Order: sequence, then structure tokens, then C-alpha cells
Amino acid sequence: MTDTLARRRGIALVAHDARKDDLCSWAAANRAALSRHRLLATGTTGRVLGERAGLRVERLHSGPLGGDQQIGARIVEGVVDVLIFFFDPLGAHPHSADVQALQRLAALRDIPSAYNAATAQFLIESPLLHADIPCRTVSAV
Ligand SMILES: O=C(CO)COP(=O)(O)O
Repeated sequence: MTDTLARRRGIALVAHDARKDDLCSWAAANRAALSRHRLLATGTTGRVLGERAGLRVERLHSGPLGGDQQIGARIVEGVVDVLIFFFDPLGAHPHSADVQALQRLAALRDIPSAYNAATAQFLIESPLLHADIPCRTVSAV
């Protein structure tokens, strides 16, 4: 299938502060592939992706202010096909309950999810992203 026929997916991008450099580097390296999709992100992540990777991103609220929950709601609404969440495995966060809830919904709804660049690369290169079939196998929970 050619790129022009590639299906447009909803890709949610989130990074904790300690991982924003990693996410921006990964996103900049994959800018062409990412820009074919509908991107949404928590507030600060969306801003830095725009500034540093040149991507057009729908920005929700900042994570600690409810952005993770907004991404979770978008998952439930069915507009997120892929979650890329570079969380900080070494730090404590005041909104860790929201982070857990987002990860739980992603698991519940069978959303392909990446928590690091290695897995994100698998997802962005997956033929599933470009095929006219659902990314997930669970259609209704
Ligand atoms: O805290 C976050 C995810 O839990 C990310 O939020 P920001 O993108 O606003 O920094």
C-alpha cells in the first residue's frame, strides 16, 4: 500500500518531564510517519512536540491537571488507536492515580501501547497502522 493510501489513525502521545527529550527525539526521527496521523497529547507534551519535532498536535490539558484522564476518555470514545506514553520509571508523580487509570483503560480497550522508543518504533512501522483493519482486536467492552 502506498503512503497516500495509508489510513489515518488517532495516536495519543504523552511524556513525563524526565522523558520529554526522549519522546521529542523519537518523534522528530519519525516525523513523516507521525504527521500522517491525527495526533493528540497532554498539554506540555503537545507543546514541545510542536516546538521541537514540528508536529501538529491537538493539545489537551496538562497531565497533572487532568490530561491523562482526557486521553483515557478519548480511548473510551474510540478515537485513540495507539498510545505512546513515555512515563518516568524513576520518579514519583502526584497524579500517578491518573496515569494508572490511563494505562488500565489502554489495556482494557486493547490499545497498542508503547512505553519506550523501542516499542514505539515497532508500532509506527507496523503494517497494522496502514491497513484498513482495526489496530485492536477488542471492539466493544
Ligand atoms: O504528566 C503527564 C502524564 O502523566 C504529562 O503531562 P504534560 O504533557 O502536560 O507534561
